[in-house]
Amino acid sequence: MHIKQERRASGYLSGGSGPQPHCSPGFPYTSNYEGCDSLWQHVPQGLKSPPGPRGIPILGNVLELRKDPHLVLTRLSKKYGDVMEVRIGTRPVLVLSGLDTIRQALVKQGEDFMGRPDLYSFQYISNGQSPTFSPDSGEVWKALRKLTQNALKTFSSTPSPTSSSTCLLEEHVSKEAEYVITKFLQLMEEEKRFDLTQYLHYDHNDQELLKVVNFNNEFGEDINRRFGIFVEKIVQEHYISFDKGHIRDITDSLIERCQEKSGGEDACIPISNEKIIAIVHDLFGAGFDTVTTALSWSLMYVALYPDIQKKIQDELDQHIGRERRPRLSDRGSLPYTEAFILEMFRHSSFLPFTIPHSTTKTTVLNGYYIPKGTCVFINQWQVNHDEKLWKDPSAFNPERFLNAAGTEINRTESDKVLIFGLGKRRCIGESIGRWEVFLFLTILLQQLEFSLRPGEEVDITPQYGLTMKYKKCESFQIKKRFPMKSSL
Ligand code: HEM
Repeated sequence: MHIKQERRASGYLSGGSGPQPHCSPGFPYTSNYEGCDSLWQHVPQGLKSPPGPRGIPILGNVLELRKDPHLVLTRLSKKYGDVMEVRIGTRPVLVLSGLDTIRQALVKQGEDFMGRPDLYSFQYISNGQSPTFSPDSGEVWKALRKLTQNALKTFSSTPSPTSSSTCLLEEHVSKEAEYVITKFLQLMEEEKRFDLTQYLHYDHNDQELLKVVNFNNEFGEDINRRFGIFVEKIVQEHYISFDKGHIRDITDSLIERCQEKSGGEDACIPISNEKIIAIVHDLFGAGFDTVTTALSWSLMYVALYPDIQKKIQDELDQHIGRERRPRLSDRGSLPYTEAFILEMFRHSSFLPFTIPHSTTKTTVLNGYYIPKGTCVFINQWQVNHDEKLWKDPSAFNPERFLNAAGTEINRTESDKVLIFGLGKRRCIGESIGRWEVFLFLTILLQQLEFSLRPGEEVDITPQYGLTMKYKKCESFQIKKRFPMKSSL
């Protein structure tokens, strides 16, 4: 097997990502580019404008950022520093690197940096109603975020009424993982090899969803319209069949929260049907592709590194055995598996940037003057590959997260991995996302051994998309680890 890896463009910055952000009329400032535009802006005495590469008129730095923007911006940050400015078209964009600087901005000065820019492509998402992408970061947005967080909490803590699973989340993921195992085995029987990413999606019976998923690398008007129609239908169906005593999923738990007219802390916000649709749209969009991508990277890494796969399986055999399925409650006793998942997040950095932020007021960061309304990119990839933070960052090495005895996660190290963002806009599905990846992966690895067909070249170059994926790979093979009972 040969591994090939080149770096490719992804995300909001690359040329092909649908409509480009445009410069909103009356954008409040034009920036100081090593002196070239300094006449446009008054920077208070004692402060500086962020440095950055000189762009060409109209296009700014777009040409150099078309390919591998996360790598180009990482390289530029070595020259210009953690706070730098580039131009995408005529729009100045602040690019933040370095964990300390990013923590300073998103956590310590969190209120200043929690806005979302008014980007052209964002207006198509949920007709501009999306709490994630709309420029509003005021009281209504805060209330919606809280409401959504509570609904997610309900989903991951409500006991499952119909099965032995500890909660709805465990029930959903376990069912899904069992389906995937059966599908993988069937494909292996028929084809002797397969492309696993196609089968990692949720609810396989839903053809409409699958149609959407197949288009999901696009970020244009059409995909958002179609996705919107799909989500609207799901929400309507949930309203019709809603039963307060039988919460089935996140959509039900959102409806429940909104119907709580008295007492509850979210009770005073009037929530329209349209808003619920927008929230569900956000959750689907943000939660679906991310977890699937995390799983496909995990399975690629275990197939590429059989020794690492074996260590995870030894740990599973030792702590869980083969008589029962892994459960969420096992997570604390599987440190090597946990270290592997952290290393998968760090090494792949499949979300190289967070969703773009913007400043809610004029502020100062590391001595640089940042006007209100500045668009901000957070380079998560740079943090996860920073030589100042990591020994040999390009090596895939789960052990870097373990203590010397290999029995515990070193929290100082794990806290350095940046994949869910930080501060006021930090991913609200982080816990659910981590739990889902853990449970899905352990259920799969308990029963199956993954490998790649010998002699075939595997290209793990991240491909363009909102999340970075490797190229289609049809070389996956699996083997049952032991004869399985019909139900574990
Ligand atoms: C491995 C899985 C996941 C990863 C790596 C991930 C990562 C991220 C990142 C980087 C952001 C942007 C943070 C920022 O702008 O600073 C984000 C936002 C968000 N994520 Fe996730 N996410 C994951 C799973 C999920 C899941 C499962 C859900 C829902 C159930 C979810 C819901 C959201 C929402 C609603 C936002 C927008 C938050 C806001 O704007 O206030 N995510 N996520």
